[in-house]
Amino acid sequence: MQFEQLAIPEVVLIKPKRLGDARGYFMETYRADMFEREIGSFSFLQDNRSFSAEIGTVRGLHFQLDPKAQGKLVSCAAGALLDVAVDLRTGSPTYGRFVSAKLTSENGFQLWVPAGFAHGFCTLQPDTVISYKVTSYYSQEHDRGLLWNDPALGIEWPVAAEKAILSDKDRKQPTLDHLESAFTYNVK
Ligand SMILES: Cc1cn([C@H]2C[C@H](O)[C@@H](COP(=O)(O)OP(=O)(O)O[C@H]3O[C@H](C)C(=O)[C@H](O)[C@H]3O)O2)c(=O)[nH]c1=O
Repeated sequence: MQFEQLAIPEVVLIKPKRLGDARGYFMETYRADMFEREIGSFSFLQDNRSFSAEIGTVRGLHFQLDPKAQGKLVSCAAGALLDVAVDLRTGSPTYGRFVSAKLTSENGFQLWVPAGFAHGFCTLQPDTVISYKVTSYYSQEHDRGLLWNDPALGIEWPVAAEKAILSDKDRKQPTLDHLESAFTYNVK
């Protein structure tokens, strides 16, 4: 299992080892010892799965406020998606910047998105299933969002705004300049 820090080093791309044989393949997709060594000690309280039927479905950008902020370990169980994380930690040298990774059921790659980041994705194939573990329970009261295609973020989504499939909620999320300060950056 390889752990690769992205341009925002707290966001980590995890590449499980694929062991192939005549039947197909086997992957260890999570090892607490390796995760703790490479990223830190977290307990995952909830597993989520969502199915998106169409290419160009965008879910996000979402986050939960403290004390229900969530770290997310994201993978693609079917199809393919572009996964995106945006740094929302006030005082961070990368505040407002994003990193992204292509997660597919074929590559088995995972993205670790820490608390303090907004998370979202766009499907790249029909019938895409995203599967993710989170470190805090869902709390509608603490659920917040950021407008997926806020020009200030500069995210080059693989779908045009007029073709994207979004929830009504996500069409109306605030832009970064209208976002209340949600998280603070703790210098290590
Ligand atoms: C997230 C969540 C939602 N729900 C309920 C609330 C709604 O009745 C329904 C759909 O929720 P929502 O439209 O917020 O689902 P997504 O648009 O897929 O939201 C997710 O998308 C992005 C990618 C994320 O990172 C978050 O985990 C999450 O916000 O499921 C629950 O019951 N539990 C939950 O943990």
